[in-house]
Amino acid sequence: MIEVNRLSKSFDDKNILNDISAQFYQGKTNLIIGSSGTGKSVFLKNIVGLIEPDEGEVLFDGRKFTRADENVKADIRREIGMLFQGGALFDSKNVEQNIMFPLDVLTDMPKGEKLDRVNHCLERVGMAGINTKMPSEISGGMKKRVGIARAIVNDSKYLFCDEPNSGLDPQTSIRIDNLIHDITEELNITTIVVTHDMNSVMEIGDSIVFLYKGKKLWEGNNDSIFDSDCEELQDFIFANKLMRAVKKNRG
Ligand SMILES: Nc1ncnc2c1ncn2[C@@H]1O[C@H](COP(=O)(O)OP(=O)(O)OP(=O)(O)O)[C@@H](O)[C@H]1O
Repeated sequence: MIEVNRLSKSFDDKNILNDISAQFYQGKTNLIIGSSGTGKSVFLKNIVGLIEPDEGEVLFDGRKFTRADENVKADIRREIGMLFQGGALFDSKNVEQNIMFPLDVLTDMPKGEKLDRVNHCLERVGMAGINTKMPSEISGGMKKRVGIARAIVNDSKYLFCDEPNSGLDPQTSIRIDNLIHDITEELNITTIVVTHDMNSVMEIGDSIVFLYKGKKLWEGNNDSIFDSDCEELQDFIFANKLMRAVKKNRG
C-alpha cells in the first residue's frame, strides 16, 4: 500500500496541491482522476519522488520515502515501474534492449537470465517475438505494451501509469486498461493510474481519488461514483453526451 499524508506543493507562489491525503491499495488499480491542469501529474511526480513536496509525506508499505536517506530512497525506487505517456521508449534501442534497460542499470543479472525475463514479460503483454523490432516499426498500442513490459521487468512492486491511453483509439485504450488491471491483480502490485478518461474509470476504477484544483474532493470506486453528491465530480463525469445518456438510463 502507498500512503500519502497531508501533501502540499507550490511552484513559486502558486499552490498546486493542497493538503492531500490518500491511500492506494495493493492488488488494486488505483486511479487519480480530474480535469486538465488540476494537479494529477504533479501529484504523481510527488509520489514517485520526481518532485519533493513542500509539506507532507509518502510511505511505501510503511517505509517513509519523502525526505528519506538516499539509500532508502534508492531501494524503494528499484521497486517502482513507470509507464510514461506515449510509452517513452528509447528510439535507438530495439524492443528487447528497451525492456532489458532497467535490468542492465539496476541489477547484475547474467545476460541469459535477463533475456528470459524480457521474453517472459513480452509474452505477458501479448507481444512475444517482437524483440528485434524498433519503436518506429510498431503501433502506439504496441509501444504501450512494451512500456508495460519494461515497467514490470524488474519485479516491480509499484506500477505508475501517466495517461496510459493518450493517443490511442477507444478499443485499444480498453485493451491497455484491462492489461494494466489484470497484471496488477496477477502480480498483486500497487498500481496508480493518472487519467481523465471516463472509460478507464468505468472499466478499471477499483479505487478512485478525484482531484479538483489541487484538492482531493472525493474518493470511492466505479460503483459508488455515480451516487456521489460532489458537484464538481458530477460535472466531471457528465461532461460528455454519452455519460449523460448513461445517467438518464440509470434513472
Ligand atoms: N514544474 C512546474 N513548475 C511550475 N508549474 C508547474 C510545474 N509542473 C506543473 N505545473 C503547473 O501545475 C498545474 C497542474 O499541472 P498538472 O500537469 O499536474 O495537471 P494535470 O491535472 O496532470 O493536467 P493534464 O490532465 O492536462 O495532464 C498546472 O497549472 C501546471 O502549469
